Amino acid sequence: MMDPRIENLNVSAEQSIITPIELKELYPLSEKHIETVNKGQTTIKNILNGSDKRILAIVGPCSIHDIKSAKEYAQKLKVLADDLKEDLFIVMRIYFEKPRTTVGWKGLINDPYLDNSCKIQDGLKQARGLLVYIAELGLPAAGEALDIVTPQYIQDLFSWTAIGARTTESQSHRNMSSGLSSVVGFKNGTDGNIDIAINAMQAVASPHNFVSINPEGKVAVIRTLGNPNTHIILRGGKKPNFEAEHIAAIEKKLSDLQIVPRIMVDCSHANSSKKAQKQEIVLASLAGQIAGGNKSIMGFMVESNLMFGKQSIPDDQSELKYGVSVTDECLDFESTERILREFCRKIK
Ligand SMILES: O=C[C@H](O)[C@H](O)COP(=O)(O)O
Ligand SMILES: C=C(OP(=O)(O)O)C(=O)O
Repeated sequence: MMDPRIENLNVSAEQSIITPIELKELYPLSEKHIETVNKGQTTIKNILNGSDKRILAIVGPCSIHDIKSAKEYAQKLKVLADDLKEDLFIVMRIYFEKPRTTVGWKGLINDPYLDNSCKIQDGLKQARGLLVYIAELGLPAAGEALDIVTPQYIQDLFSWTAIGARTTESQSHRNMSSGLSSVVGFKNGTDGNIDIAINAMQAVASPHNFVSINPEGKVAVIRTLGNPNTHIILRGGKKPNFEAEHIAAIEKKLSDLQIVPRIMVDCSHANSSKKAQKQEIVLASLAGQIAGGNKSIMGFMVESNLMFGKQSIPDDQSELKYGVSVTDECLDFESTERILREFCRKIK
């Protein structure tokens, strides 16, 4: 007999979860938290428009997989951020959602226990709890908005947002970005395509109307005003794209479109062939370009953790090494501090 079902053939379960407003009630914001985000968002807008001459530094783990080590990292980074604040505005990279080339662990929100149990509600709670802790330290946070619903739960705690190389061309991500309050950086495509990021910046500056959820968790039409605070992030493609010749080519492309060139360089990913130590070479090149008079480079990103390297997620969680990335290779904290200090010395 023919199966009479015509929908949900590939759905195994559906589970209601906490609403955005309920999660926010569990982790309410104090004046201090609001001040951290407000200052973070405003300073980054000022760096983008050139009224704050410092360089924006997005620094932190490739992904957050362990709240304890993320807190320890944040404490260390806050000390460094205060020390280098004359030259750098340091924002901690807090990536809870990982885009995968095929399959793999999709980040703390999706699978907080790293065992494929995918307890997403717990992941949202852990994520918001960590963001509140970091805001309490007075350290601004930077994240990738990958899922287009989860921003309702946590986006109020981010001072800067990235759209990743795999989603820069996606209309849903552009719609969402047009309503975000923070500056949004668009990565070039994984193949090195720059145009998709420039198209994204132009699309996001306009108002959009789309279906999402509201704070009560109800399906809603969201109408945005458009977000004029965007920039490109060069992350390399088939080849790196951080050298002066690449920067000059992007500057020309943006200027021809009457867009003031403001460029962030991701020292990791295809700019360092995913070899963490190569980030130092990229950062040194950026420092040289800035010291040589470049005015368009407004920021950089470095992937860094407590310890160097990366590890696969073991079946037995007791074998997880503390402070080591479970996604891309990261620099250890001491090397990170050294290359950031060197960068500041060179650009003075
Ligand atoms: O930043 C992390 C990774 O580069 C990205 O999530 C893709 O990872 P994958 O190619 O290992 O899936
Ligand atoms: C996935 C990331 O980068 P990209 O989108 O450039 O691959 C990332 O920064 O974690």
